[in-house]
Amino acid sequence: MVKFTVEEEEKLKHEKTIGIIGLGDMGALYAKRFSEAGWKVVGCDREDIFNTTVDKFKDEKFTVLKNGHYVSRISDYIIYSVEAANIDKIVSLYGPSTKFGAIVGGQTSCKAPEVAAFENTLPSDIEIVSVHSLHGPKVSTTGQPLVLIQHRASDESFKFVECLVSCLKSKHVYLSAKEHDKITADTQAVTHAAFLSMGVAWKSSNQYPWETPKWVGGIENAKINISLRIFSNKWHVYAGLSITNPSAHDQVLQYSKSTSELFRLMIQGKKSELRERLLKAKDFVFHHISETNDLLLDDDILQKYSLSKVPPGGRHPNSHLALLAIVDSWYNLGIVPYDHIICSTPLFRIFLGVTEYLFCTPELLNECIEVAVDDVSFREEDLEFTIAARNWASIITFGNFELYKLEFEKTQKFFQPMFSEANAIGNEMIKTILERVRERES
Ligand SMILES: NC(=O)C1=CN([C@@H]2O[C@H](COP(=O)(O)OP(=O)(O)OC[C@H]3O[C@@H](n4cnc5c(N)ncnc54)[C@H](OP(=O)(O)O)[C@@H]3O)[C@@H](O)[C@H]2O)C=CC1
Ligand SMILES: O=C(O)C(=O)Cc1ccc(O)cc1
Repeated sequence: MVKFTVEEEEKLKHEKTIGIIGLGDMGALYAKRFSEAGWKVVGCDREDIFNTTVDKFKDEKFTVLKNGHYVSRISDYIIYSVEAANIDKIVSLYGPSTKFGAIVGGQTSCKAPEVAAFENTLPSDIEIVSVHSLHGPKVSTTGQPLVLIQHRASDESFKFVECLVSCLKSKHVYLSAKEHDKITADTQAVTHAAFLSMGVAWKSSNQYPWETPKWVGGIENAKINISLRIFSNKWHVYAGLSITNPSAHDQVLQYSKSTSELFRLMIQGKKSELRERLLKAKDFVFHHISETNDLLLDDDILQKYSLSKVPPGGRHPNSHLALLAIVDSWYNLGIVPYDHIICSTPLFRIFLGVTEYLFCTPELLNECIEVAVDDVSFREEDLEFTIAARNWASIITFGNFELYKLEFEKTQKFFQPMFSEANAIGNEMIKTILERVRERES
């Protein structure tokens, strides 16, 4: 699509108003970046905290209005950046106040309910262009995937939205709502299910992994830092994107099934069956990667990102059930995760990177299979992991937001004291990994 000229863009900045409904982490990020780039931006959060919100953003270049009606009636492009579970309710509330001929979109992580809310509520003169930044609010937007969905809009309107979001310097990915939800079920929902289950397993066996000499080395650092990163965030983001996405249900269920089946083979001592099953899955997922290939990640790169206060001892071989199960479930679902890299989040790339490292380093995979069957030192954690994975799958497929919140917050509380340190180290780790991805791509 031909872009606007500099003069045309300046004219748009002069004429158009951008509205953001929901000034939480992502809404505030967008409002700041758009207004800093010279766009006229208005936004709102919940009406009952209007004064606090005005105060919070008093030094910013955008204007805080009282509620979504005030935002909707004057904005040419409105982004709903609210909790996924409430999208329908909030769009029904403010949708009828949308300015005639405006464009509306949302930032929620699952597009089926968002688009349905727009279609059910907005008059037909309103166009729909949705967005989804595939990263958290604390990650630099530059180079990260930004999904753009031209759901019900002219090319000219889509070009305007694309021109607006170009100030984020993200990598634009063009998808339909359906394609988006299918891919993100894998790159987000299942990735989160794995790390959520690790956190619950550590809590259930009452241990902080950085205090235990069993979890030493780069792969273990990645597991710990990412699990804590997820638990340091808001539960509704993870609950919303998995519960509201039907494709995520099948995938999270398969992840739990793969976990249970592999664990059963381990405790039954069925080593050759386990090996055969894993090698079949490996051939399907990693067939294009030769052992001499430059792998995305390796243990040495991640070695230094440890939360441990004592100098690390030697690496302790691990059964890596969480990593074995993801490859097994990709195989069973017929998913090649590399096809999803266009829609990948930093966490997914790390998950894929450490899994690729495990499966494509033959001595490591072999050691892992040997340990899984012959060494019982990880049995307790593997049992807790299996139970946790099944529990998350039940909660998600039953669509139980309250239970999700309860489980999430119990574990969140357990890890709370370590969050600031884990986030600082996790940020450094993610920066290193993203630099490596960029190097590899170039
Ligand atoms: N965090 C992330 O990493 C990412 C999140 N997303 C998605 O973006 C959306 C927003 O997420 P995030 O910013 O993290 O979440 P936040 O909870 O930080 O932001 C949502 C905001 O919307 C406010 N809100 C609730 N009801 C209304 C209302 N009626 N009118 C105006 N504002 C309202 C909330 O207020 P209150 O809290 O008081 O209810 C809150 O401040 C979610 O759907 C999430 O899935 C997408 C990409 C990344
Ligand atoms: O990278 C991740 O998976 C995160 O945890 C951050 C995140 C959360 C929700 C999104 O819709 C996109 C990114």
